[in-house]
Amino acid sequence: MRLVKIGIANVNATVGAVRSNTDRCLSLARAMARDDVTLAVFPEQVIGGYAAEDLVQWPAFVASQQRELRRFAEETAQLRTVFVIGVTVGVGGDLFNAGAIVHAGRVLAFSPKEKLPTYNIFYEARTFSRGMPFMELDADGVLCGDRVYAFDFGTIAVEVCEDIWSPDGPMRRRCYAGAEIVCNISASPFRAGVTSTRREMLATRASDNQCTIAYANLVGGNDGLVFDGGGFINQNGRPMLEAPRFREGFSAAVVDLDRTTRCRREASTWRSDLEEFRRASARMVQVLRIGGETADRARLAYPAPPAGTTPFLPSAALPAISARDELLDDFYEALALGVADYYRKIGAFKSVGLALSGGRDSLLTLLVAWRAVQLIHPGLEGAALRERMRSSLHAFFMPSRYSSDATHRAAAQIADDLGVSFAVIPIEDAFPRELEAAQAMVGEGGQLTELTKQNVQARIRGGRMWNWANTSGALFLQTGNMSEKALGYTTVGGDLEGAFSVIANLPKTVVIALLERLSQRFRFQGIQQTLATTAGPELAENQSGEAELMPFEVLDACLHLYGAEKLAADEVARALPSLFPDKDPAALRAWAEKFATLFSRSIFKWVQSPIAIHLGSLDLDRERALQLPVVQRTEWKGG
Ligand SMILES: Nc1ncnc2c1ncn2[C@@H]1O[C@H](COP(=O)(O)OP(=O)(O)OC[C@H]2O[C@@H]([n+]3cccc(C(=O)O)c3)[C@H](O)[C@@H]2O)[C@@H](O)[C@H]1O
Ligand SMILES: Nc1ncnc2c1ncn2[C@@H]1O[C@H](COP(=O)(O)OP(=O)(O)OP(=O)(O)O)[C@@H](O)[C@H]1O
Ligand SMILES: NC(=O)CC[C@H](N)C(=O)O
Repeated sequence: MRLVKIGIANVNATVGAVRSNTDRCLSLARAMARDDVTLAVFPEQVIGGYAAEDLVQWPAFVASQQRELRRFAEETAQLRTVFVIGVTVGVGGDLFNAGAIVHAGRVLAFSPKEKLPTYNIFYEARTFSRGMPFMELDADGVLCGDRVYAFDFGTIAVEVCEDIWSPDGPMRRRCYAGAEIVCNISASPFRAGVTSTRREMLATRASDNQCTIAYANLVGGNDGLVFDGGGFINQNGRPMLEAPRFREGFSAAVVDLDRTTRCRREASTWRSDLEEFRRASARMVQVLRIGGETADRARLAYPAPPAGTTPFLPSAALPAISARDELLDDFYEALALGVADYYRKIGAFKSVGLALSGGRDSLLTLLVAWRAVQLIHPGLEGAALRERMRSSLHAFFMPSRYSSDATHRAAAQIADDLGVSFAVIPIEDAFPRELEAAQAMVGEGGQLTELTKQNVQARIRGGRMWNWANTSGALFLQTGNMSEKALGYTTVGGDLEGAFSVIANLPKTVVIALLERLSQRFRFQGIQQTLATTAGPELAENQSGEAELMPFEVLDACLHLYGAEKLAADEVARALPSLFPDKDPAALRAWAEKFATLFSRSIFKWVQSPIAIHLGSLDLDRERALQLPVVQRTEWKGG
């Protein structure tokens, strides 16, 4: 039996906050050492923050990370735990995204990332160089390259995030060279379904390579990315630990490393693959032997099966929550953390505010902000929290002649349910004035269009919100959803305004499902009242979003098929009847055409929308996610 305690650290790092990021790591390092952790794994780029993007092109930023790494080593010199921690390393003309191995006050080596994600929201190949198999560089006297490291407790390999997302990453050759524990340091943003993908992928890698994998993820928001933290320890396919997500801290589990060795000996397929590798490969990764004593392992206890399970049977308990509710709760937590960290990390705001219409989008944005304020003030409860809420979160209802009593009542009710400040600021005085001014500009020969008359109202609201935020030092939240953004069903200079978009990557059907889930969780009357209203802009008489666009379920199906699956308009029209067998195929065809036309015409709006929280593999963020030209023709579309 060879017991080893592995710690997974989740750190909420901020890009550029090298000193405070390192301080956070140090406090967790000390806590893990006190807990007898043998090997502690921190996230990717935790010292400099992720994603630093072009900031790594500032030599001083890279140098400061190395300085902080040395400080980390010095301040942990008396601890016997081995630490693996993410940092940028510059060697000549190369910059590497690396894992540093630190023990007993020394930086022992850097292990550079080999697979640089450059897709979807990742742009690493733009700034970083790839680590190469068998590479050995000298980073100011420290090895930077491809090795495995033998300590007194066992042999480890270090890789960085995307390295594990390929079956052809560095893990295989390193395990063949003797690595028993593969430490994967990650900065993996939250998106729908990612937890089970990570869990299954890790189990596959750990069994394919007959190794123990320790995976630690970054936590917290930076710009629109929200890292959900958590992590896994998986021993040769057997789950040993799943760390809680959306919180900073550490989790640890004991593994018997002799079991990893024994499993290898038993796995004749793994051994015959190894034989083949030895025959075919000219080189094996070198083992670097590290002297010195690591943490005392005498007190470690043999790992028991998880509570409620036996070595032979899983738990008898039913899942506490359905997969759908779990995902909706994750969306809510990710959105709230995204808003809270944007607020905290920018550090310039005194409060948060939004234009609340009594409709679904601004209601959900308000509910997210309400949770974010709780995260920003974690110590407060009861009356103290309510008091803080009222001074921290401001909702403005700005009715025009088209606003209904139902939306007014719903807005007032939810503000009261949540205890946030609520002000009614009618726009009826400004509306005729602005119409008159616009008419004067158009001149006597022209007539303002009906759409312009609508948009005037939205623009009065947008301008007022900025004026309020400007004086109050407030974070002005934009409330638009993804489906309406996709089709440009939003007013430039109006409801598209805001400093930070909360739900801009959440389709409307998900907005509604999440509100239903939050209603079930919190039982606020205001949610039910809003859900009972017709979804629509109230910029003209009896407006309905679905009537003006198409049914939301069809809109979101088009968004998926066209935006995510990249089908052409005619292909979307061919696919839709499978999803909606009860709807008229001619109507579906017309909606598919309408969707495709409005989608490509709306990209000019996306580019001027605020930074938005990313939640899925399809995000309408032209800068970071779906990079589409604003100027484009659709002659390729098919018919
Ligand atoms: N490619 C392009 N590059 C640069 N500018 C471009 C452009 N295409 C149009 N434009 C210009 O953009 C302007 C039109 O855009 P914009 O002023 O926003 O107005 P527009 O898109 O015409 O109308 C906004 C729509 O959003 C709806 N809305 C508004 C507010 C809230 C909600 C809701 O969901 O509750 C819905 C509203 O009912 C209306 O249907 C025009 O000046 C046009 O010339
Ligand atoms: N009467 C109003 N008072 C304050 N803000 C408003 C008002 N009407 C619209 N807005 C702002 O404009 C945004 C756009 O309106 P929109 O109709 O798209 O969203 P919603 O009303 O929140 O949701 P839904 O579309 O489900 O009714 C709102 O989210 C809100 O921020
Ligand atoms: N930082 C990274 O390498 C992230 C990429 C990876 N596929 C993930 O999301 O987990």
